[in-house]
Amino acid sequence: MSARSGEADKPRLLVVEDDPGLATQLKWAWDEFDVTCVGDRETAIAALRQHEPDVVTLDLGLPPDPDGTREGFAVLDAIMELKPDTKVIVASGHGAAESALRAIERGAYDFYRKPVRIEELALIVRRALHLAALEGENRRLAARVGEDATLLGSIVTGAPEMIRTARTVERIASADVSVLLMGASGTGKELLARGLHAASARARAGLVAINCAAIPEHLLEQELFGYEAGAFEGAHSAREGRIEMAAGGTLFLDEMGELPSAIQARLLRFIETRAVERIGAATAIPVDARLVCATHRDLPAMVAEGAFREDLYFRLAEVVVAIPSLAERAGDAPLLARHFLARFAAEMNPQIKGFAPDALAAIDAWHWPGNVRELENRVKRAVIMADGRLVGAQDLDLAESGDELALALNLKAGREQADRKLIRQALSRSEGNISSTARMLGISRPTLYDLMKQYDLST
Ligand SMILES: Nc1ncnc2c1ncn2[C@@H]1O[C@H](COP(=O)(O)OP(=O)(O)OP(=O)(O)O)[C@@H](O)[C@H]1O
Repeated sequence: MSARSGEADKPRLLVVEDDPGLATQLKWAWDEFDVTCVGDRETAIAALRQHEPDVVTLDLGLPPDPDGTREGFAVLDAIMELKPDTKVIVASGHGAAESALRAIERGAYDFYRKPVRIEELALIVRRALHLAALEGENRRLAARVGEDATLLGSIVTGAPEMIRTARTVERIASADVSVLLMGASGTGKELLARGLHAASARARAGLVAINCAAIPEHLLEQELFGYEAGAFEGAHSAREGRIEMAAGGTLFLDEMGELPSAIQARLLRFIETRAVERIGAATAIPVDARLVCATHRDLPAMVAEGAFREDLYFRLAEVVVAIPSLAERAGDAPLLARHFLARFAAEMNPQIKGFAPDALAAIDAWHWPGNVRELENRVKRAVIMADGRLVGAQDLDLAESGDELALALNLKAGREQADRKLIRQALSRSEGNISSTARMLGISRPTLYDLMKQYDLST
C-alpha cells in the first residue's frame, strides 16, 4: 500500500495556524489524522476546497492581522458558506472568551484556549470527528432511503425499527386486507396510510380520510354514511357519505378508538355486508372500499374493558402494524430535523444553512413526546424565528437554562456525557456490533472497549 492510499483511510483534518513551529508540532503529534497545515486565509480556503476536511482547527489571529480576529472570522464565514457541516474548532488567545462565543454563534463547533495542549486538543478533534462520522452516516442512510422509492416515497428514516415498519406496510399494501396502524400521536400514521394506499392496486382511486375524534357523533354518522333527502330536519337533498366516496379506493379512519358505540355497530354492518345504508334509506348501496384505521389508543385493552366491540376489532385489524415512537428510532430525530430544516428554509428563510451544535445536541437529548409532528413544528417555528444563519437550541425552544454555565464550569463532565451519548447511539445503530460501532466512531476496537468499560456501557 502506498503512503498516499494509507492517508486516504485516515480522517482529514485541516490546521489553520500561522505559527509554523506549532503547525509542524501538531502534524507530527497527530499521526492518526491526515493533517494539512496552512497559515493564511487564502490557502485555508483553497485547502478546504481541495481536501474537504471533516474538521478544521482555526487560529483566529492570522496574517495580515495576527493580533486581531478579522482574518480568522473571514475563514470561519467562508467555511460555513462553502461546507456548513464542517466542524470548526477555534483557538482563542488569552482573554478572548468573547470572540470564542462569537465564533460559536457563527457556526464554530467548539473552541480551546491558547496556549495549545496537544492531548487536550486531540480529544476535542476526535469528538468532532465522531460527530462528523455519525452525521455522514445519517446522510448516507437518508440518501439510500431517498433513492429507494420502494420505501413508501415520503417516509424519512434511517432507523432499523422504522425501516422494518415501512417495509411491512409496503408488503401488505398489495394484499387487500384491512390494516390497523397503532402508534402515538404524530408518529406518522396518516403518512403510512397514504403510503400504503399509493403502493396498493387501489392507488388510481382516491384515499378518503376522516378523523373520528374531530367530528361530533351525530355529524360523524352523516359524514360516514350519508343520508337521503328528508331523512331528518334540514336534509333537503340526498348526500353521499365518505364510505361511498371511497368506492374503489381506501377509507382511512383516523382516531378509531374514539368511534361511538352506535356507529361501531353501523360500521360493522357495512363491513359484513359490503353495502352502505344511508341514513333514512330503505336499501343499501354496495361499496368496495378498503379499510385502513389508525389509533393512538390501546384498542385490545379497550376491547378487554368492553369499550370497543370485539367483532369490529377483528374485522378492522386483519393486520396490525405497530409504529415506534420517535424516541425509539435511534438517530432519526437529527435526520428528520435536517430534512425539515432544508424544506422550511427553502420555502421560508433561505439564509438558514443548518443547525448550531447546541441545537443538534438538544434535538438528540429531547424525548419528543409529540413525535415527528412536534419535531416538524419546532423546526418550522425555529426557521421562521432564527435571525442568523444557523438554528440554535434557543430557537427550537429546547435550550436548558444555565446550560452555558454548566458547560463553562464543568467541561470534563460535559465531554464525558457527550462521549456516552455518541457511543450509545453508535451501538444501537449498529445493533450492538462492536467492530462496526468502532468504525462508525473512527476509533479502534480496543479503544471502544476501554471507553465502554470506563463508562460502564454494555452492548
Ligand atoms: N418518517 C417521516 N418522514 C417525514 N415526515 C414525517 C414522518 N413521519 C411523520 N412525518 C410528518 O409529521 C407530521 C405528522 O405525521 P402524521 O400526521 O402522519 O402522524 P399521525 O400519527 O397520523 O398523527 P396524529 O395521531 O396526531 O394524527 C406530518 O406532517 C407528516 O408528514
